[in-house]
Amino acid sequence: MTTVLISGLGLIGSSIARVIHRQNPANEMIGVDPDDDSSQFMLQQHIINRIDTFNHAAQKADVIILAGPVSVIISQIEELANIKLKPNVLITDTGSTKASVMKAAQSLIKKGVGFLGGHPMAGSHLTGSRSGSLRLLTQSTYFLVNGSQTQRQLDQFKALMKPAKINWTLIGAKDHDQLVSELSHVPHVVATTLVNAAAAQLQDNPTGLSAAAGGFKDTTRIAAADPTMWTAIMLNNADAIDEGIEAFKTQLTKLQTAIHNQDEQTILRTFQQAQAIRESLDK
Ligand SMILES: NC(=O)C1=CN([C@@H]2O[C@H](COP(=O)(O)OP(=O)(O)OC[C@H]3O[C@@H](n4cnc5c(N)ncnc54)[C@H](O)[C@@H]3O)[C@@H](O)[C@H]2O)C=CC1
Ligand SMILES: O=C(O)C(=O)Cc1ccc(O)cc1
Repeated sequence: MTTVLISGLGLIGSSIARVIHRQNPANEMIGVDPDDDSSQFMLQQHIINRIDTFNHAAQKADVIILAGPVSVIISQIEELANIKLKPNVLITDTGSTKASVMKAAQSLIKKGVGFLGGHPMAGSHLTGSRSGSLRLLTQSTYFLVNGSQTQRQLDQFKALMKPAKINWTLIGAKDHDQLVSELSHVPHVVATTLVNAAAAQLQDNPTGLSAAAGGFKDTTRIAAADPTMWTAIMLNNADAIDEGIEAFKTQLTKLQTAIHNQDEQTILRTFQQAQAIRESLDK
């Protein structure tokens, strides 16, 4: 039996809690979350055994999973560096950025505490424990960044997550942040900007956004995600996102110029290239 502390019982933390509870219902699950609704729901579902304060629960845990916004993960790592923890405790996180988390984790690593960076590449724009599920992370890619974890602690975490049949992928923090900037963070900026730009352009149009078909909704679904979580992501991966936005602007300007110049060949080639790439993702 393992005592697991999950700090942040939102979409991701609650889904991980469901997986670990499924792996062994005898695991002692302690939850920490200022959102009472998310905590109470997990208690009612009998997935979490009890709710506690972060400081108190941290001292009892064998495994600590930090699943709040990245800004909260970083401040909780700093807090953990000043708490008397169990000697073999493993601390891991689910944050969408890794370089700043791993930098903060140096305080734990220097003290010989086992820390493993983590980031599940599954989720949605929804928040809170009611939106989580046992299957949310099933067969997804889950990035791991080596910290100070022992092989035994790594095996322990993978064993706890076994019901999710995860595709574990080891990566360096910088490579991770560049990759997810392109795959997730810049797309979030683009979807958000598209929504705000369309709303501004159509503000005096009586029909406006209400006429939007599937294309607009599919392209912008992620803009409905939690602003607090995404602000923390932007602040913690600013350089890679900045670079990604520049590259996006270059491509956007090329297409804008082709449209402006009635350059049919370039427009067609641009769409053909994207079509082939996008179709290959679903094969
Ligand atoms: N939404 C997604 O699809 C994915 C999110 N992530 C990352 O996982 C983390 C959690 O994201 P979600 O579960 O989606 O967000 P969420 O908003 O559903 O859950 C975050 C939870 O953290 C709680 N929280 C805030 N301050 C706290 C504190 N001081 N102590 C304990 N809990 C606190 C909130 O009340 C909330 O319940 C974030 O770092 C995010 O970047 C990673 C992969 C996918
Ligand atoms: O909503 C979606 O489809 C997502 O892509 C969710 C998501 C959000 C943040 C991450 O770090 C990883 C995945």
